[in-house]
Amino acid sequence: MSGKLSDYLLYQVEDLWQGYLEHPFIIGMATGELEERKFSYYLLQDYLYLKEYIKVFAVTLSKADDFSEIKFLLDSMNDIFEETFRVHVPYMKRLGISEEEIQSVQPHPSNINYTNDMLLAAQSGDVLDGLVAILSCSWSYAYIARETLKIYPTAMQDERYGEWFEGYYCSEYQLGNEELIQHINQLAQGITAEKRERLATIFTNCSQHEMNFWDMAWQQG
Ligand SMILES: Cc1ncc(CN)c(N)n1
Repeated sequence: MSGKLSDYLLYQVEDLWQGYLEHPFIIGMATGELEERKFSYYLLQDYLYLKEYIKVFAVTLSKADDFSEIKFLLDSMNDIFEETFRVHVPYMKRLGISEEEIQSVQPHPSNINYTNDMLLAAQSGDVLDGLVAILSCSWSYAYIARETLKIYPTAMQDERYGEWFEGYYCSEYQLGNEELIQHINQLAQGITAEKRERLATIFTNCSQHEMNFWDMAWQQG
C-alpha cells in the first residue's frame, strides 16, 4: 500500500467529520448556548464510555507481543485515565452532579453499541485493528476542538464550555493524538489492500458511532 493509512482513513470520513462541526451540540458548546442539562447528560454518558474505552486498550494490549508496543498501550491507557480525571470529574463536580447520579447512570444504547463495536474489532483482530478502533475517538475530538476554535475563537473563554475545548485543544491531548496516528501509520506499512479496507471499515464505523453519540447527547439530554 502506498501513502499514509491515516490519509486514507480521513478521506473516507471527510463528509461525516464535517457534520461534527455543524452539529447543534458542538455549535451550542462553542457559542455557549447549549443547555446545561444536555451537557450534564453527555458528561455522564461519556464518563461511562471512557471506562469501556480503556478496556479496548486492554484487549489490544493482550494482542501485543513486544515491550515497546505494550509500553505505548500502557501510556495511552494512562492518558485516557487522565482525561477522565482532568476533564470529566472536575466538570461533573462543578455542574453539581451528585455521586449518586454518577453511580446510578445507565449507558444509552448508542453508547453501548459504540463500545461493543470497538471491543469486537479489538477482540477479533490484531493490534492494528484495535488501534484503528481506538483512533476515531481520539482523532475526532482533536479535530473538533481545533477546527471549532478556528470558527469560534472565543469558545475557549466560555464560562461553562471553554474548559471542554481547552481539554482537547491543549498540546498534551493534541500531541498524544499525533503520536497515535504516527504509531498506526508505522504499523500499517506494507499492509495489503484487503487489510486497508478492513481498517477503513472499522474507522468509518467508529466515526459514525461518534456522530450517533453527539445525536444521543443532543436528543436525550
Ligand atoms: C464518545 C467520545 N469520543 C471521544 C472522546 C475523546 N477521547 C471522548 N471522551 N468521548
